[in-house]
Amino acid sequence: MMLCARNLTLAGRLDDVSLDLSPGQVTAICGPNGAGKSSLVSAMAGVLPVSGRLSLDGHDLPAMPPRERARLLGYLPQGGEAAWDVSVRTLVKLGRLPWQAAPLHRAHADDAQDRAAVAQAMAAMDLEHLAQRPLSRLSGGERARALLARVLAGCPRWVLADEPLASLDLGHGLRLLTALRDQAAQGVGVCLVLHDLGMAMNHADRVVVMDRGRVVADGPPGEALGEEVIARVWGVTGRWLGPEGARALSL
Ligand SMILES: Nc1ncnc2c1ncn2[C@@H]1O[C@H](COP(=O)(O)OP(=O)(O)OP(=O)(O)O)[C@@H](O)[C@H]1O
Repeated sequence: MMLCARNLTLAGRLDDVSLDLSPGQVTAICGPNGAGKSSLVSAMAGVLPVSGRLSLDGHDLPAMPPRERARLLGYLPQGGEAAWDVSVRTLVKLGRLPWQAAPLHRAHADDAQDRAAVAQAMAAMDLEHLAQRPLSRLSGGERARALLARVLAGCPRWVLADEPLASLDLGHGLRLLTALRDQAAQGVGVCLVLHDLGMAMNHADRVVVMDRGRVVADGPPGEALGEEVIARVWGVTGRWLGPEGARALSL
């Protein structure tokens, strides 16, 4: 299920961005502050109206019924907030809404598939011990994990996440990337905004570098995050040290 963006444009934010994203891969979107990363991901999620075309497997995304789109695309916005102070388990269950039958058929709503998806998402994000905890009594990183678990519980074909690592500690950050890599291995398309260039270098299959609303580099991490790209786009002189898969940027 290819996710294709054509000529996405929004004044001051996106400048004619075209991108074909393949499922079964982790694509990282990197770039300095204000480069247009969030704008691009929220446009692809159908949340930010822009000009241009967006399609999923050749089907026009904006024309798709909202429930169908919600089943296919899971989106985690930057610094996401939950609207209500519910428990972690209730929040994660909300991720199943696009799959639940109309109210008349509620008897089928909480079926085995829903329960399995919720349990799997909670385990992937290490949330079982917090299942009954209200969101208002979680740390920032715990809340971020719960919000991502809600997205995963929906079993979308595409996961679009804007800075999912922002408030996670090292262990939970790696766990999240591992969970998303597992999803990609099962054929899910994963597209993440990442500020940590080391994480993008070591864990993404493809990196798209944005600057001033445009795509300025795109390819395997070793190429798209080459030292001269980092110097040009971030204005920082750095050297990649260490073996492939465990590289660190020395500044
Ligand atoms: N709601 C908005 N209205 C108008 N302009 C906006 C809005 N949000 C962001 N912008 C502008 O659009 C450009 C791209 O912003 P965007 O949030 O997409 O960048 P980003 O790469 O995600 O940045 P960051 O790393 O800081 O999160 C920036 O110049 C920003 O000032």
